[in-house]
Amino acid sequence: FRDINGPQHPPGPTQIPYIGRIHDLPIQHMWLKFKEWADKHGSAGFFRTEMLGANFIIITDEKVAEDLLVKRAKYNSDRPVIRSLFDSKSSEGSMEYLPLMGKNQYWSRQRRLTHAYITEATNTRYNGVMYHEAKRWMARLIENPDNFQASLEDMASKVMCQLTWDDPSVSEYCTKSAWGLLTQMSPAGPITNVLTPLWHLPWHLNPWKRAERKRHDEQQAWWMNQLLTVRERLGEGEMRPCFTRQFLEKTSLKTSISGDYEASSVLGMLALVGIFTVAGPLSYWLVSMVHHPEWQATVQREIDDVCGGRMPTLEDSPKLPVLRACIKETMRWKPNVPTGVAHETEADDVYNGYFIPKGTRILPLDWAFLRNPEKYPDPDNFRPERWLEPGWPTYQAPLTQFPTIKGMTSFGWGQRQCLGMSLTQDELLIACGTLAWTFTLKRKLRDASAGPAGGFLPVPLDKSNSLLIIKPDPFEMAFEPRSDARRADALRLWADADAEDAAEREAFVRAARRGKQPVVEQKLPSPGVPISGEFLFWVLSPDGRW
Ligand code: HEM
Repeated sequence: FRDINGPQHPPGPTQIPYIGRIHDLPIQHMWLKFKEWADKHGSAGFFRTEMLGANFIIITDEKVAEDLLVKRAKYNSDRPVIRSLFDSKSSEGSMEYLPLMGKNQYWSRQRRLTHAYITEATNTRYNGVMYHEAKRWMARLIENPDNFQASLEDMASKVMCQLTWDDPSVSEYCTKSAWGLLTQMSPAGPITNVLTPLWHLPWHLNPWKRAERKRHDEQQAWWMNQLLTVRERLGEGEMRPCFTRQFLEKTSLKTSISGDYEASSVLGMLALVGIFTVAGPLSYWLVSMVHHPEWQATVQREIDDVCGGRMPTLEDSPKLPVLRACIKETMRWKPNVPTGVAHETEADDVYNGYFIPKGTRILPLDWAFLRNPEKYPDPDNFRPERWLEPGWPTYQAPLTQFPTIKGMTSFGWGQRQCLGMSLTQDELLIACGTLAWTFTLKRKLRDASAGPAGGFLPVPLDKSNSLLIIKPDPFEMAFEPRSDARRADALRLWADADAEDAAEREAFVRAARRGKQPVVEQKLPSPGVPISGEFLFWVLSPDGRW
């Protein structure tokens, strides 16, 4: 007891040998308990706890995060093992999940590739994919408003599936696949992520490992199939621009990506990672607007003034500070990765006189950063004016540029900072702007025949799941088109976009068949041909898979 609670350790709740504090850390809404401990023990901007032998530093002050995760990024940018995934850190060469990888060669080359692709897609305005999907979403909301949670996620998924494989038709499967991985990697997922020794039970007594084997293999096979499909279509000249085409045509020979297995994984992961991350703030946008009709009206007025009746676009962004402020305030008020994503230290360290051993997990607690009353006065309330009016600590001019969500603490720190900030910013601006252009978001009548006298269904503020990336629990609300004309406009815009897209795809294929598109030479060896030691490892992996 004396040793593990001694003064050389950072402050924190009293630790019980080996168990640490696992007994009173709830799996559900864990960030609230961390915040409670922070208020008690975190005056230094961080505190320490233990769980089944694993050491944790929970950071609650941005300055400490800057010191530990940015200034000392050189040895604080590894990731902890996620017990319920096979080789989550890729230390044995699995090369599968970039955001979870340790700080190794696979991480560094995949991060470089992902960064280059997202930047290029941002510069080419995503080839209009986001506008296309926003229009589809509006039409779906008009036709089936009650299915809004599914269609919202599907919109985010379709954007990523188009960007990655030019194929929006696989979006539902992709979302399912993303959900499987998200659940598997979250502390609130399988019990083996918390009671880690259970993971080591023999195979026939271990339902968790068997289930994960199945999930993993299906996902990998699907990613591989996506890559092979693109290659086949590319060979026939029928493939429009997308990340996978870009890889097969331009990158494959120049990069150190080892071959099909790694390529299919880095591209598949890229598609997955952009679904729930974007869908989270978008769901909370609905909650914010329903609860703050005065801000919704201000956003709508701003869009009407700037766009004069048409849908907002990214070019309008400098003139839409209220829209940007409401998006940013939504992400502050309801952060969708409230615990932050853990880094792991690679060396012993001493910080402010406290010893931090190698292998410590550092959790930048976003919930605490975003509820710091000095930086964010009245932190528990939705106050977009904090970004718009001089006098608030977070106000920044010029309003043509600020507020911007880029650089928010929610996107993490240092060498592991999120690669999707621009994409998120653009997608949220288009989706939230288009929503405000099309609908007024409202509470739903409890009983349509009784009218307002019958009351309204609640839109809860604090009900969510507790996965690493959270989303609100299912609720009901109403999407009221702003006028009949606007409703008709939105449906027509989608019908036109859909017809144009179909015609474009057909013309592309016809041109290819007539030989107008160059048949692109295949630059990667065909699947199954070992191209490196790592690839060989996977062909012959002990599980006899890929
Ligand atoms: C609101 C939306 C998003 C939030 C809040 C978010 C948050 C995060 C966080 C907290 C991390 C870990 C940072 C760290 O370890 O310090 C991360 C990493 C990452 N994010 Fe995002 N993200 C979002 C959207 C996206 C999107 C849309 C993409 C791509 C399409 C993306 C791609 C990535 C990747 C590839 C990493 C791994 C970086 C690495 O480990 O080196 N993110 N994100």
